[in-house]
Amino acid sequence: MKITFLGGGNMANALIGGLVGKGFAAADIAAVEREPDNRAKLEAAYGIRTYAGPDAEAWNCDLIVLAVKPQQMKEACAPLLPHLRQQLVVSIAAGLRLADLSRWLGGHRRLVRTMPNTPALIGAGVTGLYALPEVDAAGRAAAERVLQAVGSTLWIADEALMDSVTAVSGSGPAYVFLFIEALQQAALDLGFAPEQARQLAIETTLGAAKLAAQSAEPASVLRERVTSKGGTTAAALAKMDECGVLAGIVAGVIAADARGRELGELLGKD
Ligand SMILES: NC(=O)C1=CN([C@@H]2O[C@H](COP(=O)(O)OP(=O)(O)OC[C@H]3O[C@@H](n4cnc5c(N)ncnc54)[C@H](O)[C@@H]3O)[C@@H](O)[C@H]2O)C=CC1
Ligand SMILES: O=C(O)[C@@H]1CCC=N1
Repeated sequence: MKITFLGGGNMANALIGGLVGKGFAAADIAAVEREPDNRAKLEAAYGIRTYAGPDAEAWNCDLIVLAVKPQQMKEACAPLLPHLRQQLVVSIAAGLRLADLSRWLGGHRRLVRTMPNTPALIGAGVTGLYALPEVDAAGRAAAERVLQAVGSTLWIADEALMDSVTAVSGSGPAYVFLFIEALQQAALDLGFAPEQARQLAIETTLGAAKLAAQSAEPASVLRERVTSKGGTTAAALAKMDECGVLAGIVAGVIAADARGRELGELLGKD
């Protein structure tokens, strides 16, 4: 399967890195990227072909991944139109609805909307996928194969829920990084050296996530097991509750979901 990326920024790097790491042939991957520095990085890091603009040869592929910012998509798609045949088009753009993308692509309907996340770079991503009814089983399998190369996947039956996938897992790594930053900051404040603070914060996050993944019990039970009555964890959780940490996280995710819908509506006016 030959894959061409439109846009070679952060997320394309994560996906291409994951694909090459999984053994996809670099010769079968290309990227159309307008920034010379980004092209040089992609070539050096993964040995893939790059193009400065929409070269006809670039679109001689089976699957196109649209990886520009949602606000750049309409303009970036225009030069692609004359080269669209039966390629499967997979968008990773937040907010952008397939009805609008299809309109911008001259009515093309072999479209899959996906939402991966940056741990894809190390093969630990999670991606929600939604396909138009016109995408057959082989098309769905092809999209799934690409995203499964960089982590786990799940099909979403209702496109409206793709904004919620974006809010939970697309943006999710940022919430976890923020948590790591906070834990590390607290460790520094308590007198640890930076390397020790980093080790304590990261290994704790990693260990707890692995335990939650491997355990049959819900996270709430695992949390209770750490929390001795009258102990240190109880003191921490009471203070965090007083600061509105849990409510803040839930409200933040809901704000991300609302922003995705808003973005979709704004893009739909174009
Ligand atoms: N960063 C993240 O964690 C995630 C991002 N996404 C989605 O991925 C998409 C890309 O996001 P990022 O990689 O973060 O953005 P980015 O800005 O790092 O990458 C976009 C790239 O596209 C290039 N580009 C823009 N217009 C172009 C054109 N007309 N022709 C060729 N190249 C062009 C830019 O030079 C840039 O390198 C967005 O739609 C975003 O919603 C999805 C999941 C997670
Ligand atoms: O912040 C954003 O809009 C993109 C989508 C999910 C992660 N980054």
